[in-house]
Amino acid sequence: MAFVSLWFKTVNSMKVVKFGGSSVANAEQISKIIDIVTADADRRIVVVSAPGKRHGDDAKVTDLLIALATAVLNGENHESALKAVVDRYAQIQHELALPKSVVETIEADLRGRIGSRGSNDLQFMDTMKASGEDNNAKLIAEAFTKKGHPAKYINPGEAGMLLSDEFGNAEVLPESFEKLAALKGESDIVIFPGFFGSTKAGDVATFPRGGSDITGAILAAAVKAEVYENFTDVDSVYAMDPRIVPNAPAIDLMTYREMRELAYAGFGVFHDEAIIPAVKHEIPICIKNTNRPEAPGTLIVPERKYEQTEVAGISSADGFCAIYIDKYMMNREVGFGRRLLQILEDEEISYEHTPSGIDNMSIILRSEELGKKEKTVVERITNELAPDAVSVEHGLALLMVVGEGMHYAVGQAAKATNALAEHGVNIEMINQGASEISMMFAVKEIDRKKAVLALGHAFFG
Ligand SMILES: Nc1ncnc2c1ncn2[C@@H]1O[C@H](COP(=O)(O)OP(=O)(O)O)[C@@H](O)[C@H]1O
Ligand SMILES: N[C@@H](CC(=O)OP(=O)(O)O)C(=O)O
Repeated sequence: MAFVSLWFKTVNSMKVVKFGGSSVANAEQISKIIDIVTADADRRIVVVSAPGKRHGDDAKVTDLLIALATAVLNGENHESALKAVVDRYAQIQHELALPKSVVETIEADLRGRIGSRGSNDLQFMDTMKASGEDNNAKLIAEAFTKKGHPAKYINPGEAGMLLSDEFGNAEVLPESFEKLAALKGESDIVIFPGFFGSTKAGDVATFPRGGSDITGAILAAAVKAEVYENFTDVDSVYAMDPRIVPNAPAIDLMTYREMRELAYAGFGVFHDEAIIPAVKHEIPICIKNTNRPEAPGTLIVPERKYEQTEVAGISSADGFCAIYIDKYMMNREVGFGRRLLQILEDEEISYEHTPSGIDNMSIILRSEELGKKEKTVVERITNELAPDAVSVEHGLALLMVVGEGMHYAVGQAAKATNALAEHGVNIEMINQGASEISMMFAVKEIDRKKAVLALGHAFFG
């Protein structure tokens, strides 16, 4: 524990706390977050998501807003889609006994956003999506104040959360951090909506989906918080997705890079891009459960002690494809790889991995990245690189075995491949070595869960 407390050396005693959609999905959950925040005087800055799912087959408000915006963009009658959003807030308002005007204001806000739609559809979509967090933050600030805990809603754009104008996929601009540091001076509890900010031109822009985690990390870095507490609906980060492996071991302590690799390839519990602001300012991150705040959670820190060959977690994600290119004597053709990747750059396609051999090279990418450009890419590879064969395989899943101890990996790959073979999983591709701390396997999507269970059994027993 001495090592853990090292990372809690107090810069200033301020904690940034983020509550995900499941933690603010209804009045009961919002009451819990008020108790959690007010139980610790250091919890001064509170980032909230839009109301999430109340049960398994419920809809997230963000998805209801996307449906609403889509109806508007398609010129369809959007009244029932608008009602579905307003009703979610109305139920919360009613159960928290807040004034009815709260809901009227939200409905007026939504109609105002629809009415002021401009010519850029992506920007309109972001304005609508952002309203989920924005209206919830206003409602939650009222709920805190009503319970006797003065709280102040802060508008991200006005506070200096400046983002790039990549709508739906924005990134924070560096000057934001200095501006947002002023939040330290607020005397009331700050309620800050997650997921969006403002472009330099003053337009609303959102981070990628799940981006409220990113907002929290940026604020924690800006105010140099003692810790960034991220409250969700599980006690900790588990070594494998608990929906696949219900008895997966909990991870008490992990490093930033372990979390980033695992989050990037399937650990939906924390956004991979939320690690970066924390890394730069060495802010420890603690993942905790709103429904069991007394549980210690998972602490994510710059470094940790680890055993050789120790694996922290195994993540997996569907939705990948591979482009295979064969060309005899490829190894002697100077510039082949550059020309291949240039084709992807020209077509604005980002890729994940490029395992290669003497006479072949493959590119692994998300199927949605390739999308409708597949035909063009294959034609260009055929015409410009004159390969012996080029083919695309869809329906792949990636598995990542991640751990700081992986660079003592002698035997680790064999352990993994044996486990997969024993469970009848065919490995489509292996990539080991590019990252010191991970091993990647591509398998068919239908084998993904079986593969996670097989690897989990091999590495965790
Ligand atoms: N390795 C993992 N450890 C814990 N939870 C995980 C993991 N992988 C996926 N999850 C899922 O992430 C969920 C929490 O993330 P999310 O739904 O985004 O929550 P929030 O509503 O708090 O934003 C959990 O309920 C769990 O099903
Ligand atoms: N509400 C947004 C942003 C977000 O971070 O949500 P959550 O905390 O529920 O993952 C989304 O659904 O993408």
